Order: sequence, then structure tokens, then C-alpha cells
Amino acid sequence: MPYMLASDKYTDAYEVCRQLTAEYSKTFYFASLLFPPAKRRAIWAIYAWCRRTDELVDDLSSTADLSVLDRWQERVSKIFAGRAEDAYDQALVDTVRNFPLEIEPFLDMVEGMRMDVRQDRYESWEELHLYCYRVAGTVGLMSCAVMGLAEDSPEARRRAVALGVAKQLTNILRDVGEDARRGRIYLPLEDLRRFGYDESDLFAYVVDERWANLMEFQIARAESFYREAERGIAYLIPDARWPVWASLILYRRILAKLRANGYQNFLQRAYVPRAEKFLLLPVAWAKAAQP
Ligand SMILES: CC(C)=CCC/C(C)=C/CC/C(C)=C/CC/C(C)=C/[C@@H]1[C@@H](COP(=O)(O)OP(=O)(O)O)[C@]1(C)CC/C=C(\C)CC/C=C(\C)CCC=C(C)C
Ligand SMILES: [Mn+2]
Repeated sequence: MPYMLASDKYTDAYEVCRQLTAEYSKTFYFASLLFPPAKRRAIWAIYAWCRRTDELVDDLSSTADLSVLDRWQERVSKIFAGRAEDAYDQALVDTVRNFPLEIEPFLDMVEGMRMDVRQDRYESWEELHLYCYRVAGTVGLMSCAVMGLAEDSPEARRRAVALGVAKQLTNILRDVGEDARRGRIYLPLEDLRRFGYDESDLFAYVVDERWANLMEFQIARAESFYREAERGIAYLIPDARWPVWASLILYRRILAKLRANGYQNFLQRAYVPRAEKFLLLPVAWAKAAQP
């Protein structure tokens, strides 16, 4: 048999992951292209697994049989043991072999999905923060293993998690209306009370001073996590810094758009136009080049 590079065997498997990433997220796909090829493919494999995990619960009601998530956790354990059920798994098996990934963030993300099915309200920031860690902070930990830390440390990991939390909170603020139409509130209820705004206001899409203040409070919280994450990027090895700065700056920009929209996030989706995204790339490059 002719000599075959390990990676050749997985070309088709990575290709389905690439296609899924490109189809679902222009932004992540675009950011992935800024990485060298081996890391890029690993990011597609992880993205595909995360996306499929997220999709798993999209159609589950709160009374659903959660055993589907038990089976998904067993399946990821098999992937870590080198066994694959389909092409997406195969790519992840190869990625797990090539990069120092740990299973905990994967299992924690499934826990986050379980949390999402079980509850549609979050009483406190502490509770919502746990949810944000599980569904997004975990992506920061997975990403670090692939991107590479110049020096692994609890601080670097904490800052990687912070970027996931910042992005998830941004996502929550952007998608408030969409979530309300699904009967869900991902803002801490204690914060609603703090600003004298209640659930009935939210379901009636009331945008007033109370809502503006509540949004500003959440934006400030997200900003504090972005600042924590910014100081973590220097821990990454140099070839990962530009894409991560790009993803941080582009996602953070959604907060500015939300403000510019007058906090009208019930029927409007804050987004960064394509041309603006391109203009921000050199900004990210310059940040990454700073010593
Ligand atoms: C930069 C880069 C290419 C990162 C990795 C991409 C990756 C593997 C993403 C997986 C995302 C995913 C499908 C997660 C499932 C749960 C979920 C939906 C989480 C939300 C993501 C985006 O949601 P959505 O698809 O709705 O977004 P858009 O519609 O495209 O706007 C989340 C908001 C979580 C995203 C979290 C991260 C990408 C983690 C970021 C942290 C790092 C890259 C660590 C950097 C390291 C240091 C030390 C700072
Ligand atoms: Mn969302």
C-alpha cells in the first residue's frame, strides 16, 4: 500500500466539516481562514461538533426526553477513545489525536444544552454565567488547545473562557426578540427587577428608559469580559492572535450597533455590515502585531 499521510485519510471528513462551517457561520468560517491549514481544519471539526450539539436541542421542548443528550455525551467519549460513527466524528477523532484537547469542555457544553432544555429563565447573573460558560466559555477552552498557548496557565484559560462568555452575552443581547418569541428570557431576572422592568414589558417589546438602562448594564458587563479576554490574547502563539483579535473586535462591534439602534433589539437584529468587517481586519492585525 502506498504511503499515506494521516491527514489524507481524513480529507473528506474535514471537507464536510468545512462545508457545515461555511454554511452556518460566515464569520467563524472567515476567521478560520486566517489560520494555517492544520489548525483551520481542526477548527472546522470542532465547529461542526459544537453546531450539531446546539442543533440537537433546538427542536427539543422542555418536556423532551433528555436521553438524546446522554447518548451524545457517550458518543463524544467514544470519539475521544478513537471511535467514529460518521464523517464529522472522524474529523474530530483526528483532531483529538493531533491537538491536546480535553474532554471536559465537550461534556460541559452538553450540560449547557441540558440546562437550556430544562429552563427558560435565569434568576441571577451567577446562574446565567454558568450557562454562558457551558455553551460558549467551553469553546474558548477547545479553541486554545488547537490554536496553541505559548504557555498554558490558569490565567490564560480564564481569559479564553471570558471571550466565550462575552460573545454569548453579546449574542443574548442581539437575539432578545427572537428568544422572547420562543418564550425565553436569557437576561437575569434580578437585573430586570433592578431596573423596574418586568417580563410583561419584555413580551410587549417595550423600549423605554428602563430598557435602555438595563441594556447599558448588560453591555457594560459584556465589555468587562471583552477587556478580560483582550489581555489573554498575548498568551496565544503568534499565528492565532490575528484571527482571535478579529473575532473579538467583530463580535464586540455588535454591542455598538445595538446602542446605535437605540436598543431596538426586539424586531431588529444588530449586525456588522460586510464592508465594515473588512475595514476592521487591519485594526485586528495591528493589535496582534503589538509586542
Ligand atoms: C476564532 C474562532 C475561529 C473560534 C472557534 C470557532 C468555533 C469552534 C465555534 C463554535 C461555535 C458554536 C457553534 C457553539 C455552539 C454554542 C453556541 C451557539 C455558542 C455561541 C456562538 C456563536 O453563536 P451563533 O452561531 O448564534 O453566532 P452567529 O450567528 O454566527 O453570530 C457563541 C456566541 C460562542 C462563541 C465562542 C467562541 C468562539 C469562543 C471564543 C474564545 C476563543 C477563541 C479563545 C481565545 C483565547 C484567548 C486566550 C483569549
Ligand atoms: Mn443566538
